[in-house]
Amino acid sequence: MSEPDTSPKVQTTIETGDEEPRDAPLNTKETIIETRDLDVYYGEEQALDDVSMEIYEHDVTALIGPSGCGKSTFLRCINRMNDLIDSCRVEGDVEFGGKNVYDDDVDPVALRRKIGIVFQKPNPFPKSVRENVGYGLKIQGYEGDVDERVEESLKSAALWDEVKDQLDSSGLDLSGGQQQRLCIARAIAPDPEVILMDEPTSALDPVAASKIEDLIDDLAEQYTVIIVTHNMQQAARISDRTAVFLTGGDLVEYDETQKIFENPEHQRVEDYITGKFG
Ligand SMILES: Nc1ncnc2c1ncn2[C@@H]1O[C@H](COP(=O)(O)OP(=O)(O)OP(=O)(O)O)[C@@H](O)[C@H]1O
Repeated sequence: MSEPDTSPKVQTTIETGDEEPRDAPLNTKETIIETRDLDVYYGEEQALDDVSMEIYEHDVTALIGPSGCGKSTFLRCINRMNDLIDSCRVEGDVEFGGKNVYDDDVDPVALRRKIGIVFQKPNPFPKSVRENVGYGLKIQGYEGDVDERVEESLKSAALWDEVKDQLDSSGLDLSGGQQQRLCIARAIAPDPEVILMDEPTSALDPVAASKIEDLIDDLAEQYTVIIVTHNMQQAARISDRTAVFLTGGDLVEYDETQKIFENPEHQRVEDYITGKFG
């Protein structure tokens, strides 16, 4: 696997029409998450094999690879969502801000406020728009003004203008794309540092998906975004770095997105990207 290179920030455009490079040069970014020798098993089956990788603050990092190669497993290790799967066993380190998230003194619920997650299928609670965003804050005993935070979160999720007059209507009455942005607002509300996204646009129509892509670009100004996607054009359009996992839970290559898509080091990665398999 290659180390992140120190060349000046390059534009991450690959046949996408995206014309604006991100502001910060990649080589000035700090590590926010680091995995070391990460192995994950479900019972006897190994899903991730010795994955060591650094994720950088304010990057959009795309995880790509064929079905079953361990992308979602990797994502779920970062905020310990895998704790909820009985057969799952994690070995190795996952550091967030220099602290192993699997240490005994880490509270996974508090961790998930700092590292939020958005799933493939929008999953709002059967509650009002306002409660979808504010409910978690109330549970955690948020001391600020909940309504203000709800508004800020909905604005950050590019949903406020569409829902500001229906805050007390059910979140389930929104369109699929709006529901997904509502889930993003819910993840934003506790003021996370990282947002994990597991194929967040694959259940949406192209217009709704495109809105989420634009939003991800904006979110990276404030947060670090790690996204699993099956859509290679999407990875190319929206990410700064791309990690390619292949069969057996192997992280085969991880580099700046442009390098991965234009000049990968590994033949297997090139074959995957050019559609020869997967
Ligand atoms: N809850 C689970 N219980 C048992 N095995 C699981 C579980 N979740 C995933 N696995 C297995 O772990 C391996 C990696 O799965 P994972 O979902 O992480 O891959 P993926 O790359 O995200 O796949 P996809 O692109 O299809 O979503 C697969 O072999 C899968 O069958």
